[in-house]
Amino acid sequence: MTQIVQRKIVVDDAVPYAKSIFASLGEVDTLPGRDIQREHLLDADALIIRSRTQVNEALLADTAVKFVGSTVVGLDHIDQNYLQDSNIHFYSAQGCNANSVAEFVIHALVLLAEEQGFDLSQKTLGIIGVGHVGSRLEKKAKALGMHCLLNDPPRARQENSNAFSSLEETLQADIISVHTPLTFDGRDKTHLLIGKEQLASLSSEQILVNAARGGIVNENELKNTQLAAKIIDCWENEPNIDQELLQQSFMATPHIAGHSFEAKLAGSTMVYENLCHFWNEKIDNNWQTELPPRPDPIEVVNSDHWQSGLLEVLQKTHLIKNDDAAIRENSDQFERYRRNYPIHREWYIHGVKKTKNQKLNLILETLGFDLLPVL
Ligand SMILES: NC(=O)c1ccc[n+]([C@@H]2O[C@H](COP(=O)([O-])OP(=O)(O)OC[C@H]3O[C@@H](n4cnc5c(N)ncnc54)[C@H](O)[C@@H]3O)[C@@H](O)[C@H]2O)c1
Ligand SMILES: O=C(O)[C@H](O)[C@H](O)COP(=O)(O)O
Repeated sequence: MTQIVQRKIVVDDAVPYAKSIFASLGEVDTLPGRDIQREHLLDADALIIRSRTQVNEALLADTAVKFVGSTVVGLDHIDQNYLQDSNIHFYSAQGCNANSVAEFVIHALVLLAEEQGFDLSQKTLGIIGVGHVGSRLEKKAKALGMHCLLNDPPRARQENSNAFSSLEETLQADIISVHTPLTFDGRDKTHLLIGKEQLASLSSEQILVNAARGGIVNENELKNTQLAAKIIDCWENEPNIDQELLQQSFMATPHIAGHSFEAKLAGSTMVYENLCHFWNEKIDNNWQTELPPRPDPIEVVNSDHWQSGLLEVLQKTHLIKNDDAAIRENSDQFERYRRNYPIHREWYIHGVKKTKNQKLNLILETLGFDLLPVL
């Protein structure tokens, strides 16, 4: 008689629907990502993580793990050389949260523009790192009428394209948004890419956004740089973030730019499907019946100006200020808040009733909202 051996999968408990999604493949153990230790993995066949588990020899040596799946994008916590040398299959859900981050940046900028009284369509946006996130951000910024400067030396070389600007040129944009990975070596290393010299070249009229990783921008230098606004979602030494920078920032959020419901779900399902493929198992989507329904349609009260009308819509999808308030008074809440992050849905999930402002309607449609006829 053949004995059926139940496979064991250890999953970060911040992966939504972990038990429902992975149950068809074996026994699912969930643990906080930061607490996953080698002893939990001795008899585990697969490990599914987000960004809080350091994946390296110390974690995996002499365990049964043959598959590591990351439901997020950043790779700076993964020793990929070790995985390859140890013949452990690695998959990460590249692109899963790109739209979420692009929406976060646009939302923060629309809020800033309304509060500081400027028109985003009159501003240039410099995007450093034009991959999944950066290219989605470019598309959305163009929908608002912004002119974009793009900096991505690896792409510029590969594509032999003149669509890209140098870092120096890009740093002259009114608003600069960083979307590179955090890397420590190689020709394109990004650790401290925006350092003393680069920050010194900025004027007090400019705005800087970092929703990529702490350590790409030199925080010590940034604290001493006068800017029109700093929008920081990713920090050095998370969760023990710099209090002075936190207080200086127009928007200070606990690394949640990629935390939309759709992004988390996409990360989980992409890894699940890769694991099914790895184990040669059938994909089972029954768990999807548990998903929450579509939110009620949004009605715009004041659509006189496209930018204030847009902010009204964005605030009806999600109150980004709550993400800032969650840590502004007490940054000890950093990890707790992001682990219990309220559900917010991406723009394409929301219906918006057509407004009287044709320009606003066009922008909403280009940003991905489902424009509904007014009956
Ligand atoms: N705040 C969040 O919640 C959140 C969510 C998703 C991703 N991220 C971070 O954002 C990063 C980018 O995400 P992505 O999905 O767009 O990744 P991606 O790999 O698709 O794009 C990164 C781009 O940066 C470019 N690049 C690399 N080195 C560069 C350099 N020195 N200068 C300029 N460009 C450079 C690459 O060529 C690539 O096009 C991730 O690595 C991750 O660390 C943060
Ligand atoms: O790298 C990424 O994909 C993001 O930074 C992601 O949002 C981080 O995920 P978490 O810290 O929630 O595990």
